[in-house]
Amino acid sequence: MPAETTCLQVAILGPLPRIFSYAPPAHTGLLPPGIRLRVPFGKTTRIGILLGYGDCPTDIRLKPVETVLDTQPLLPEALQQLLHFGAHYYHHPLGDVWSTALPTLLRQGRPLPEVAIRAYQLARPEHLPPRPGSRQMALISLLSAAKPMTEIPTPLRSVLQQALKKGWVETRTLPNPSICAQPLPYPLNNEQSHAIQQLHQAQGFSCWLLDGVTGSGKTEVYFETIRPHLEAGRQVLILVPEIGLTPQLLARSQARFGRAAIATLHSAQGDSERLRIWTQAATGQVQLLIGTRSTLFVPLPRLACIIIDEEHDPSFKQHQGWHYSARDMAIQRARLENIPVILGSATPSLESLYNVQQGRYQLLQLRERATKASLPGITVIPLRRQYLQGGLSNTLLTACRDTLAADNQVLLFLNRRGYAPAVLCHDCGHLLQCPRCSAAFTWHRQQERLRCHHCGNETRWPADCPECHSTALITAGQGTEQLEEVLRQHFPHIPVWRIDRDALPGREAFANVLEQIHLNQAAILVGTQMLTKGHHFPAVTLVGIVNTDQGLFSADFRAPERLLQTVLQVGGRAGREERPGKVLLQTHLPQHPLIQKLATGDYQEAAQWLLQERIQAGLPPYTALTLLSAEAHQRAPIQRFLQAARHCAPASLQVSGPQPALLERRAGFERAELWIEAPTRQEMQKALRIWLPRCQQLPEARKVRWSVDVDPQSLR
Ligand SMILES: Nc1ncnc2c1ncn2[C@@H]1O[C@H](COP(=O)(O)OP(=O)(O)OP(=O)(O)O)[C@@H](O)[C@H]1O
Ligand SMILES: [Zn+2]
Repeated sequence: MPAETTCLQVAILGPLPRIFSYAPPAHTGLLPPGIRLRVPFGKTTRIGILLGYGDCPTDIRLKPVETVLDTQPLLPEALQQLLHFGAHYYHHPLGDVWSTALPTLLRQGRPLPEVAIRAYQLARPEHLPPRPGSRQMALISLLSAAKPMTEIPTPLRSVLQQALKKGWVETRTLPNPSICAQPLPYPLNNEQSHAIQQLHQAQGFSCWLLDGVTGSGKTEVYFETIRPHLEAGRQVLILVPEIGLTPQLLARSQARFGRAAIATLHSAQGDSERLRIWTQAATGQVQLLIGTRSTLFVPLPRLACIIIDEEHDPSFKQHQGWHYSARDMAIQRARLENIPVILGSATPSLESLYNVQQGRYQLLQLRERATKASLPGITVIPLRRQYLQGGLSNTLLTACRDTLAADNQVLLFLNRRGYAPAVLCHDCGHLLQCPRCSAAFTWHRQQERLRCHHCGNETRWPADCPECHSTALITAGQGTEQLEEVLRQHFPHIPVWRIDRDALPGREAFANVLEQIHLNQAAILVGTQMLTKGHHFPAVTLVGIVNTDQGLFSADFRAPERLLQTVLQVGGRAGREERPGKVLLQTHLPQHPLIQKLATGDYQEAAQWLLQERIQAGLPPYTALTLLSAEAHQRAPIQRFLQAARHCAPASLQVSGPQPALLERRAGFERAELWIEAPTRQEMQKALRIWLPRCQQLPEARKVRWSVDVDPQSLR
């Protein structure tokens, strides 16, 4: 097609629902898809991604592209395809998908940084200065050593700059460092060897579920599986659900594979650092990349394998903007790159277990702890009529005392930050609620603030009850802050470490506390889910689940699955080395079937039971689910939009609602949703593709903010 009749198709970075056309800039040849362009947009300019060429509408004069920002596509073909798939599957604007996938600075139009490894060496002797000064002499003697040097001490940097200009020092680009593995510190056991053997045979795309009990040495299986890839100069990507886990895995990886060529990527890093690591990965300098969710979109030209650790974790699903599942997208990436992907967990998601049953994933099991330690026994403490202090029964307190007396550590799990989750009036029962949300205020005593955990709104403790003006305001229930206080009173000579986002806001603070814990002296760890994941605490022998019942009454159908996973994961921190561990579950409902399943500690059996329940209720993974959510300041426009949307839904979808969201009001917005079910994901996709454009056309759609969540992971 002659160039005059073609136009450029551009996805503007950001949540714009359509693709835009521009005239090609003058004097450029054929531009490759995947490069960034700066384009005029309204009164300003925006950055967009070139998707390809299209036919130019002859009646419209298209604006020309302002600047071409790249010569090469930012992402390789397979990753571009992955983003297209992600936009298509989750019904989200492609420009926003690209925007999520790119590092901030690239999104803002910055050029790719120079990351080649430079080394300095002396030029031939005849180029050296005839009468070098003292600092020049120092540089000459430093560089006279045989090897080119990459690091020049700061005092000599200015001389170096001069020398480079004058030409008596030259630069050289060094080849990328490569990985050299340390030998294994211990022999692998049979289950580990078997798993590794199978994984080494994997060729092309295949999906593996490594289902190994807590402490079974899954990390060692990952390492042995990827070792040959790394030694051959190929790349591996490991995704973890939370940034708290990256330093730990980084340290273990470095101990095994050395410091060169390993990097982590997570949201706590600055933009420049992130871009540098991104570029190093894209140029092959980083061979082992460990990161959270969006690390999935980093280009890795020699990618050999993807690992998703703690695959059951809901944090792999993004809850804002583009609602993608990094786990599911990782599987898609592996398919596009034709490589194996390993999902690891001690408590695999019901979806993954179902996919094993369907023959889509291959199962590898590790049933025993690698250290030969036995799994901790689980004992239920019925709370009815028991005297409680700060939510702790005498039985649990006594167990704590015994554990500490034996110089071991105790871990108490309570998934509630703050001092108390509610404040109410003792006279009239009025509950202090966030005015912007349908939720109670949490009392944070240290900061002396009532805080809403949903919108961040905060206020002081009021002088009296806003309803009846009584001054008898009291707290109800316990949070970690209160638990910490009660424990300090009970055990004044023992360190109590509170581990939650309030006590340890930064990554560094968390790392410092972890260091203290690893001194392995008698101590109590009190924490939220920050404590549950993947940590190895050798001295913890007692785990107490303070409020098990919290997870039994949620309206979210996944709550039982999450409870089961959380309890077994937290419990799995107990007795991981020589000293045997135990888990105590406090509950008011010892007869509840889920509590009984929990008490057996058998995840597989409990998970199969939950899967049966899902079949009977017609819920995922046996059906496909999508949520269409809408919010607005008033209820009426939401109702009108959702009713109208429901009205135009294809018959193949089963639509229920509108119903209020789990949190009916958040940050001043009323919220409601439609539940959309279809027998399979394929049928869901087919129907959504017909239906969502219709919803977009509805006049009611313009009066609300609405979004689609395909395969929702949690109701909120
Ligand atoms: N073959 C082995 N022999 C002895 N010790 C081992 C062996 N394999 C792993 N270990 C040790 O067992 C402990 C637990 O291993 P690892 O952390 O890999 O388990 P995991 O399965 O990832 O646990 P979790 O799911 O609970 O995080 C570690 O201290 C590890 O060094
Ligand atoms: Zn609020």
